[in-house]
Amino acid sequence: MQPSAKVNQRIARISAHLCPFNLQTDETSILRRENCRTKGGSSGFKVAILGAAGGIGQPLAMLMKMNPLVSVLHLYDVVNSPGVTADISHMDTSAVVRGFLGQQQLGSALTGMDLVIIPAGVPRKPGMTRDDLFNINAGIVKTLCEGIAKCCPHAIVNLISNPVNSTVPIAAEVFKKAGTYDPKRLLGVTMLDVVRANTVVAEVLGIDPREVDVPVIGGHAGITILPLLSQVKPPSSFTPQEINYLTDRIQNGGTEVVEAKAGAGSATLSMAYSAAKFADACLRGLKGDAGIVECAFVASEVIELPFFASKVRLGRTGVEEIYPLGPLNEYERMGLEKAKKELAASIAKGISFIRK
Ligand SMILES: NC(=O)c1ccc[n+]([C@@H]2O[C@H](COP(=O)([O-])OP(=O)(O)OC[C@H]3O[C@@H](n4cnc5c(N)ncnc54)[C@H](O)[C@@H]3O)[C@@H](O)[C@H]2O)c1
Ligand SMILES: O=C(O)C[C@H](O)C(=O)O
Repeated sequence: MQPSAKVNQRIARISAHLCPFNLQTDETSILRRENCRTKGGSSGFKVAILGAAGGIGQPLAMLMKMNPLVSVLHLYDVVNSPGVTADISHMDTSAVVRGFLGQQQLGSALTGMDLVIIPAGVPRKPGMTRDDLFNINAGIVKTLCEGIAKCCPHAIVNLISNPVNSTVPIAAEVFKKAGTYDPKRLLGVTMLDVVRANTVVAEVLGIDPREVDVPVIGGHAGITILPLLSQVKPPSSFTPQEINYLTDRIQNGGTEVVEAKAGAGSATLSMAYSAAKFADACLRGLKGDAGIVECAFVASEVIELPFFASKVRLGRTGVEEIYPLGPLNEYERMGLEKAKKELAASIAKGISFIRK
């Protein structure tokens, strides 16, 4: 007996759904699911992850697929994105997942996105600084940002690729060159420093890390990472030994993981967690939620450097307010002076990579 036309249609739809990487076949299924969601009233945001098949990219893709604010999730990489996409697409959460492989698909990956998260690039090995990654990652970030300027110039960009102190200025220069630069929409992700700081401070205080909030300012490399322990919430005091111990753990948390992984990369899982937390804050800001405040490395006038990490308020247009640093103690003022020199050099290196 021949199956009816209706059964054939259902089989075609199911086959399309089983093939999430094939854009042609999958288009109907995706449109149908997007329409469904529109009818249900929750449209959600479109998010792309560039470098989605990497150590950070994969768990980050999983966490973003679990975020109810995400309606469409684009996973782009130069390798292995079909497998990651097929895998993630089986999760029974509402975001529609599409995969994109190789530079010829970068434009399709980016078109229409509200938020682009970039963990693409090489990670450190023991003995390397983040700046040692500049030669490879600067070019990767440049290419990806050129794509963003062309295909989704109004998207919020969360930049994770190291060295963040230089890659954010690179991105800004690419956007300026393209005439699309909006400093409110470009954010270097320093959330992992805050996450680490909350964890180690909670350990010392003997309380739940979820109750702790440590502002971390400056940048994202060694001495440029400046935890403001005098502004910890809940208000707490630390001995000089505790301050030295905590500052060292927070500034060298990345190196601690690189050494423990012994050549197999740097922080991926705690970074994916931090990136997902930060992206969620950006999406809640875009949605119009009030009082969303996080630390990020942004174009700033809080000190004399053109970029600086500090507390920012996130809203419908991205960074809507940058908070002043607040009162610093003598230890923190000295730390800031030391950090400024390195930060200035890293920022200048990023800018001249594009202006050269
Ligand atoms: N901001 C932070 O706090 C923080 C924390 C941890 C790691 N990082 C940085 O994040 C980056 C990624 O780390 P990882 O552990 O995921 O590395 P990884 O090597 O595991 O993954 C990187 C991914 O990027 C992809 N990639 C390379 N070139 C690309 C291109 N041109 N376009 C798209 N994708 C490309 C690779 O194929 C790979 O899948 C590194 O630079 C690392 O230093 C930053
Ligand atoms: O340390 C690294 O190289 C990766 C990342 O910047 C981190 O802080 O873990």
